[in-house]
Amino acid sequence: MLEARLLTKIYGGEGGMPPQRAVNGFHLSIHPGEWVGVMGPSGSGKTSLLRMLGTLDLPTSGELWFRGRELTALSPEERAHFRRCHLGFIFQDFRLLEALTLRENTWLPLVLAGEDPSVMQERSDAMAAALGLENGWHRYPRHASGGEKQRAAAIRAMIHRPDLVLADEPTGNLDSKASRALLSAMDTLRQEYGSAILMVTHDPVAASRCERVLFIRDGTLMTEIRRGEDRQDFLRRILTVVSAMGGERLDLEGMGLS
Ligand SMILES: Nc1ncnc2c1ncn2[C@@H]1O[C@H](COP(=O)(O)OP(=O)(O)OP(=O)(O)O)[C@@H](O)[C@H]1O
Repeated sequence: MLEARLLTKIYGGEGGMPPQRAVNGFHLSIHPGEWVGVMGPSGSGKTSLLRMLGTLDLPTSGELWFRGRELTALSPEERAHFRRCHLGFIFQDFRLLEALTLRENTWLPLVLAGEDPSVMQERSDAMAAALGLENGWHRYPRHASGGEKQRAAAIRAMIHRPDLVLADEPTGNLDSKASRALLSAMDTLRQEYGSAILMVTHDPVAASRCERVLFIRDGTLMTEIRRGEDRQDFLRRILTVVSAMGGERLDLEGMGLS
């Protein structure tokens, strides 16, 4: 469905600043309904990769294709239209509009698609109930907790049933119960509507929900591991790669693993 070919992002290089090669010749194919995790130490290029896959940033070189269409050849307006129709984003910093309540914020993709208001309300209320968001639902972002805002941002990313959800640390502001609820909601969307998910995460437990996890370092794919039948075994293998790559402090006790 989405294919990245030799995707490279180099920042800077002007005014005597040394160029920073954040992503280096990345190849990746994402299939419909697939759940892919991306892990790697801080500064390894995860967000840069996600932003290019989401057409928010153009690569310095390389190509991005979606169902036979070259996204890297589109105009900024065409890319924006593509994003609205096919993608959903969950950012670390929520990006909610302050003038709207959490509930109203989640309607935006459907407003842009010209959807009927009753569909918006029905869908968003059902998703809020699934994520335990009834309490904060009518608050404005400035009066909501980080976890409430994160859940609203996730509903907004998924409400239009996009082909691909790009999520940057979607569970970063949530406790373990809310994390599980959000990951389950993402899984439901994936299974019911065939949406694929690409999720950047530092959390090995969240990563173990994925079908495969890519490990990146210095902008390069180091290794990829796939989930088999046994999720605990997958989690153990993720932990082994994370500790072998270094750069992460693992709170094994907090994960209930020691
Ligand atoms: N807009 C930018 N301008 C210049 N350098 C940048 C920019 N964005 C990222 N970088 C640099 O590119 C490298 C990769 O950054 P990126 O944010 O993609 O990594 P990351 O793996 O997502 O990190 P983290 O886990 O800390 O969010 C880093 O060295 C970072 O400083």
